[in-house]
Amino acid sequence: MSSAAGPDKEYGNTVNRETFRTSLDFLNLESISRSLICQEDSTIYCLPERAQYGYNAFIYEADAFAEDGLEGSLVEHVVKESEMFHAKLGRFESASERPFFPKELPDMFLPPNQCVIIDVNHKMWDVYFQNLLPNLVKEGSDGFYASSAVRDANCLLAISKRVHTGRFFAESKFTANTKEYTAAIKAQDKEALMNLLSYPKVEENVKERVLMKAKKLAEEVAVNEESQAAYKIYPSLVRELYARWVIPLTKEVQVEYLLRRLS
Ligand SMILES: O=C(O)C(=O)C[C@]1(C(=O)O)C=C[C@@H](O)C=C1
Repeated sequence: MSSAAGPDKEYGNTVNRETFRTSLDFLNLESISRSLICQEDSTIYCLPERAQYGYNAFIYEADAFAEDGLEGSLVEHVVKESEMFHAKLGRFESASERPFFPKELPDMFLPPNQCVIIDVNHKMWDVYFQNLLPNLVKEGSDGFYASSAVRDANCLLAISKRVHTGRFFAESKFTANTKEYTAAIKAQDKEALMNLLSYPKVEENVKERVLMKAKKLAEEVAVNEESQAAYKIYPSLVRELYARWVIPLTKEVQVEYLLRRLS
């Protein structure tokens, strides 16, 4: 199952001169964690919304609308257009809000060029379309193209925001333990940074919490036998999504940010 060309790649891991600071940087780990728990709900709820519809391969075909002068797939179009609108509202001024298609946005809507921006959206795009979606939806088409494409865009946005919040965790951890982090950053020691910023017990709690939330949601939506079958795998899928992709990518954002923290 392919997802057409995918997001712009050149934007990832931009290194710039100064550190981009926002009020969130000065929040402590506890308040950033609370924000993460709120975001969990959007991540968990957007998935069954997409699962209502079939795979609908048509919405991922790169040249499906070429005759109408539209480049890329329907899904890409939905993401690009919504990013254009969100950019006008200033969404991408936050370091945890990364566009998938920055090249489509006028420069004036991108953050000033003096910040450390970490961006793993191109990886997230592949994870979503290659690993998650095929396990989430039924094969085949049901004709709900626009609905499916909009739900895809919602899922991408929710997961991307969660992962890029890692940048704020990293800043907070650095501030709380500047000496040790500075030594690892100066040595550009990725492994040491990864060890410093990882809390295995917290990760276990996150995985158990999302599993519980997803189980509860699955019970609530599975009203008949057919939907019970459809939602059976959903809780473990959510747990796996967090264990294999969401938490590791959140940590990758932290390491990449810290490596550039003193530049
Ligand atoms: O809670 C933190 O400290 C985070 O950085 C978030 C997070 C996560 O992605 O859930 C990532 C790394 C830690 O090992 C624990 C949890």
